[in-house]
Amino acid sequence: MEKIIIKGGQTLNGKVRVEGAKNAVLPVLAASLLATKGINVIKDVPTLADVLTINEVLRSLNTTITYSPEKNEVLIDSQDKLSSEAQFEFVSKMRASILVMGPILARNGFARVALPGGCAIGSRPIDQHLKGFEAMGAKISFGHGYVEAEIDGRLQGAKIYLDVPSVGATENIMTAAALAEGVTLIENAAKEPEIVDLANFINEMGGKVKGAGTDTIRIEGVTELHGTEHHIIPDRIEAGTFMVAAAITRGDVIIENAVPEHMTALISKMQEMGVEISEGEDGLRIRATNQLKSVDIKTMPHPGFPTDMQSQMMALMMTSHGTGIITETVFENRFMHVEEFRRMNGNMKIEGRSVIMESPSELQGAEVAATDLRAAAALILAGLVAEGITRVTELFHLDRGYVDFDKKLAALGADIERIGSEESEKVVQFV
Ligand SMILES: CC(=O)N[C@H]1[C@@H](OP(=O)(O)OP(=O)(O)OC[C@H]2O[C@@H](n3ccc(=O)[nH]c3=O)[C@H](O)[C@@H]2O)O[C@H](CO)[C@@H](O)[C@@H]1O
Ligand SMILES: C=C(OP(=O)(O)O)C(=O)O
Repeated sequence: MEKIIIKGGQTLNGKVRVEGAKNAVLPVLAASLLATKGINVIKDVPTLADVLTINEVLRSLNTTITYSPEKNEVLIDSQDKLSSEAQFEFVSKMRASILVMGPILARNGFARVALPGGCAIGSRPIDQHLKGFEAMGAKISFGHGYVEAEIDGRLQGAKIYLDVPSVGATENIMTAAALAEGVTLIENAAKEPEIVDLANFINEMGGKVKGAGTDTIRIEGVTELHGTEHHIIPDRIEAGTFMVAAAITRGDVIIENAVPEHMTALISKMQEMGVEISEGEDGLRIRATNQLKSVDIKTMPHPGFPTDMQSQMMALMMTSHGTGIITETVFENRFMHVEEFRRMNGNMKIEGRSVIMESPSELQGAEVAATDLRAAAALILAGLVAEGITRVTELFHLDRGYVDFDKKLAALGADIERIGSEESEKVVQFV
């Protein structure tokens, strides 16, 4: 079984560069389907398992994809007639595959996509995506594990109020509306930086999107979109994960390519704990020398505290002092990592949607399994400071969202290695 093995106790120092954002590149690659003239060139694409998956989805829809991982670039030619079906094989691997539904529906007048179903962090329905398509005139039906949307002629602009500011629903409706007839207003829209990146991309293709980053987005439909060149924004969650890596080891790390304006909630929470954060010419510098203080955190849609940083901050809070409460309001089941932290002697208990932590915990290395993508990173972070050896398995979660996470940590001074299923553990040598 593949695993990452960490020997705790090293302080991290040096510089690390963050990649393009997973949560920006997936919607942008899906939206590239909207172009019927010319080719899209997407730059700063991270080499992630999820990127390979979305490329396969796009290929299955009759596009030509040229992926150059060494150049961090994907070329998409979507000028031929698209096929209308996104299969279960892809949607089950990666929920973001649902984001092809808006573009396919807008172009073909019909889209058939496998139902994503629940996953480890919650049930994750798509009712708000479908409500948007319906408001634009599409007829929705379900059968054999698939959802279908169909419209006679063009989608019609509409006013859509989202019951929750869903990132995916905002993105799917935005792309569908880009080729609709008339104006679409999305109210209570998600405001994440990745929404702004997608809106910029649609506009670069010739679209007319205004207000992205606020809670009302206005999309004036156009009849045709064309290929363009687009750079993906830096990954604020990868940046945040390295911020925690620096702080948890009481290190001194500069994070290059981070955008502080995308991380205000995280920066202020870490500062409240006592982490020193400063902006310099070469990046965001994170230092933690003093004792850290426990705080209360509540996850919220952007600009609130991101749910995708919840488990990493839980790892950090195991090393701070005092009582802290972490409340998860975005996903109903995103505490699967708590049991794994407990294996490492983490002192915490779940009460409803909150985890109450009495810190510091005397962390001990243990065998643990990643339960989702961010939990994978968080367990590795805890391993950096645990006494002894931590072995983390189920690494396919990690590979969905982090490029060379172990290598980047090793370059900062961590005692960490990844071993493949066929390799024998070099533990004796390693210890
Ligand atoms: C690829 C990508 O960008 N993934 C991110 C995206 O996921 P994703 O787009 O799936 O997350 P959403 O913002 O849609 O989900 C937020 C909440 O809304 C609920 N909901 C969502 C849609 C819907 O139709 N009905 C509904 O009730 C969900 O169950 C969840 O409780 O935003 C999440 C919230 O910041 C992040 O954790 C994910 O990393
Ligand atoms: C939950 C996440 O991603 P996804 O929506 O792709 O599952 C994440 O990035 O932490």
